[in-house]
Order: sequence, then C-alpha cells, then structure tokens
Amino acid sequence: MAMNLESPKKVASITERVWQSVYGNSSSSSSGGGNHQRRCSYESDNDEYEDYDGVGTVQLMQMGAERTKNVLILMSDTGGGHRASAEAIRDAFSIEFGDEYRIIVKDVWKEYTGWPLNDMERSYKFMVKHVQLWKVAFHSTSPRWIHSCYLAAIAAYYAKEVEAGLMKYKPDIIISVHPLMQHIPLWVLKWQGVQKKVVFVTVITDLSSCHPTWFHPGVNRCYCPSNDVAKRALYDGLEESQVRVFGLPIRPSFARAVLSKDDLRKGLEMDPDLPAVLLMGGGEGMGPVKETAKALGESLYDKDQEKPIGQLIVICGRNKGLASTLESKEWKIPVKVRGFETQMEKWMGACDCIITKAGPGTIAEALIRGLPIILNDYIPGQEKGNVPYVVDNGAGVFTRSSSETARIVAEWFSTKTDELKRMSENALKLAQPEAVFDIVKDIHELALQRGPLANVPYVLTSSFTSLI
Ligand SMILES: CCCCCCCC/C=C\CCCCCCCC(=O)OC[C@H](CO[C@@H]1O[C@H](CO)[C@H](O)[C@H](O)[C@H]1O)OC(=O)CCCCCCC/C=C\CCCCCCCC
Ligand SMILES: O=c1ccn([C@@H]2O[C@H](COP(=O)(O)OP(=O)(O)O)[C@@H](O)[C@H]2O)c(=O)[nH]1
Repeated sequence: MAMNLESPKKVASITERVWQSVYGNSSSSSSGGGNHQRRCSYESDNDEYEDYDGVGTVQLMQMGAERTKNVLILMSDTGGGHRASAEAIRDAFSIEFGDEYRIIVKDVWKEYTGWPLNDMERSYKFMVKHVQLWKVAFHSTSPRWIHSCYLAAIAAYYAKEVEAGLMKYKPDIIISVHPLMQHIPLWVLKWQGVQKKVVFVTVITDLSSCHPTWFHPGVNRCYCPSNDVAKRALYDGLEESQVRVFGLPIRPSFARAVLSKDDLRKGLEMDPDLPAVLLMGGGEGMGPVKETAKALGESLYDKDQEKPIGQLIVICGRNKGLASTLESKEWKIPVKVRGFETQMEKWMGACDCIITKAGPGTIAEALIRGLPIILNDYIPGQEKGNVPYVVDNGAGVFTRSSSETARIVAEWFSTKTDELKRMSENALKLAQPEAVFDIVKDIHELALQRGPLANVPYVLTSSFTSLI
C-alpha cells in the first residue's frame, strides 16, 4: 500500500502552478506537466447539460479518447469542509490538467431527491445543535449492517431520482467527498452496468475518527488524510491497493505565499503591528465563539498601560446572528467581525494564531499557514480524534474554557512568544499543501489505466432494487 504520508514538497512549485493557472503561462519554467494556459471548465450551480431528456438513452456529446472527461464531485453543505475539499479538487484539476476534465461540483441529493436526503444540511445543523442526538445517531449507525439497511432503504425509495441525477452529468469519474455518498451511487452504477467503466473514488475529509460509511469496498480508490484513517479503511475491508494516504485536500490558494503578512494586513485594513488572533467556528460559526470573543476583548487589553496587546478577527461564517451580536458590541481592542469569507487563506496568513472548533478543514488550512491552534470545541464522533491529532503533535492546545483560551492567547502575545513560535514550527511540519495535487494526479492515472473513457453507456433502466 502506498502509505506515503509525504512531507510537504517545495511550496514554490505550487505557487508557480497556481499563479500560472490564474494569470497564464508567462513564466518560462514549467512544473508537473500541467497545461497551465488552458482552463478546466467547471460548473457548480448552472446547468449546462440540457441534452438529458429524462427517459431514453443519453447520447454522449463528445466521443473519442481526446474528449473532455466529466468529473462529478458529490458533496453536501453539511458543515463547510466538504465543499471546501470539493473546490480544492476542482481547482487542482484545473491547474494540473487544464480542459482535459470538466468538473461538476454537486449535491445531487438536494437537486434530485426528496426528504430526508434533500434536506441533510438542515437536519445536520439541528442534530449537531442537540449534540447528544448527533452522538447517538453517529454511534448507533456505525455498525455496517445498520447503516447499510438505512441506506439501502433510502436507495430503493429514491433509486430513479439518484440515477437521473447522476446520468444528467454523464460522469466518467465520480469523486465522493461525503460519508453518505458512496453506497447509493455505487448501487446506481451497478444497476446501470457501468461500474467497471466509471472511476469511483472517495476522498475522506475527516482527519481521524471518521464514520464507517466513508469506507466502501466497491471504490477504485479511497484517499485517506492520515495513516490512522488508512488503518481503519483496511480494518473495514478495503484492500491495500485501494488505499492511498496523501493528506486532506486543501484549496491550492492556501499553498501560495505570494503576499507577506504585512501586505495582507494592509489589504485587510488590520493593525500593522499588533499580533492578531483569528477566531472562528467552521462554515456555520459553531462553538463558543461569542464568549471567547468577549473574553479576548478583556485579556488582550493591558489595563496598566491602557492599550491593547493584540487584535482580534472573528469570522462568523454563515452564522448571521453571531455576526450582528458581535458587531454591536463596544471593544477596547481592534476587532474585525466578518461573515462568510471566501479568501480564508488571506485572513489566516495575516494572523498569528487561531481559535476554532476541531473542524478538519480549518485545522489542515491553519497547519499550512503555520498557525498555532487553540481548539475550543469538537463535534462528537467525527471531530473527536482531531483533538489529539493537533495536541499530541505539539501544534496547539485544547480547552473548552473561554477565559482559559483568552489567557493563553494573551500569554502567547506577551510572555510566551517562544511557545507560540515552537507550535508554529510544529504546525508547519504537519502541513500537507501538496495533498490535493497528489490526489488529482492519482485519479488521472486511474483514468488512464481505464483506457479511453468515451462511451459510458448511460441508459435509464427499470429497476435496481433487486441488486441492493
Ligand atoms: C437505533 C437508533 C437509531 C438512531 C437514529 C439514527 C437515524 C438516522 C439518522 C441520522 C443519520 C445519521 C448519519 C450518521 C452518519 C454520518 C456520517 C458522518 O460522519 O457524517 C458527517 C457529516 C457531516 O460532515 C462533517 O461535518 C463536520 C463539520 O460540521 C466536519 O467537517 C466533518 O469533517 C464532516 O465529516 O454528517 C452528515 O452529513 C449527516 C447528515 C445527517 C442527515 C440526517 C438526516 C437525514 C436522515 C437520513 C438521510 C441519510 C441516511 C441515513 C442513513 C444512515 C446511515 C449512516
Ligand atoms: O467564512 C468562512 C468560514 C469557513 N470557511 C471554510 O469552511 C471550511 C470549514 O471546514 P471544517 O472542516 O473546519 O468545519 P465544518 O464547517 O465542516 O464544520 C474550511 O475550509 C474553512 O476555511 C470559509 O471558507 N469561509
């Protein structure tokens, strides 16, 4: 098995590739065989596949080995991490392979099926708010026979809809970045008789204690972000040849260090001199963000000298209530309150440490930026294992107490700057900015091994319930 948990390669090479992808191939040097001047086409919400008539055989528009291959990335906005990873993979395909691939990022469930599949975002938000409910749901569905029964029942009910959803995009390659999106699509491919023609891979977006639904023995590859997850994949029945360990896919923009901290701060209108702490709670702004912000407002103010010793950036994600509460507060230190940000790499690059719940995406991004991490919460189940991942590797600390968090940051910014520096170095050692490129290159290899991917014979058939 390629348990090659690689140390980060030269960041400059990624920088160069990202730069060339965005601004064209002006540099004379080239890296990694990408067609940098070309752009990979992709879509997220606009439909460009109007040829599907919903009843008969779907004809492929482009034939032959040279045609653009369709890559369907299955995700759901349950949290912010799945979309972030999907976008990372999309961007890396574009940088590496230009218009060889057409990338489609979709929540097919939401678009095509009915309740409860089309409402997972809200159901998930509700369950994690009532954390005991989530804990019971997570652990009680862990045994394979239990989740297989649930998923088979849902698959049987929504078979036609899921099939139509997949067929519309005529995928040559399907990439699932969600724990509940292996079983049903694989059954549909089997029903279609195209299981051997379509490349199906899973990219796991949990760093450690992930749910067993991630591991499906029918996939061509299962990309695990850590050796721990790979061991669990093998334990759950995958073959060594199916498992690869490259790291968690993070948006390529994180890997480039084009702007200095000074320039980033200027652009973001931050104080140029005061050390900065970034406070967030995933895409939904979860966890004790409000209490922590208030505590930091006190601890980062030197009462004796009557001046701040640090500045605070709060990113509330989609939590609008949180943002408006914090915006209306009077602060003694410089504070910026933001909603959902699309350029997280800039905010992270401008700060000196981060406070967050134990979301895998945020952790992996912070490691790339070398930010020491204070974890102040975790979702039971899939996020629990992220705490020792950070703490045991010396890249951060865990505390649920807001006052303790505020005290630690104040010390990092005054008497314990050496500790902050040491943790930053440890964070960088864990970072894997190349992971997303290694993943897409491996998928490309898989596709090549399949030979020409044309003529995937998608047809609507009558029943597949007998197959599941
Ligand atoms: C005998 C007692 C029965 C108990 C009742 C159980 C009924 C089933 C109800 C709910 C299903 C619960 C599913 C649990 C497995 C989920 C696997 C998992 O890890 O999911 C994680 C994702 C969220 O992603 C995570 O986000 C995090 C941040 O917030 C972080 O980024 C992390 O890295 C991510 O992995 O969770 C989901 O997507 C769950 C969506 C739940 C929607 C449930 C409501 C709809 C019910 C059924 C539809 C799905 C079919 C359920 C089949 C059960 C199979 C497990
Ligand atoms: O305003 C925001 C808040 C969060 N994120 C991104 O959302 C993801 C959050 O993923 P994580 O796994 O940390 O937590 P989740 O939101 O899934 O609970 C990370 O990539 C963040 O950079 C973002 O792009 N903008």
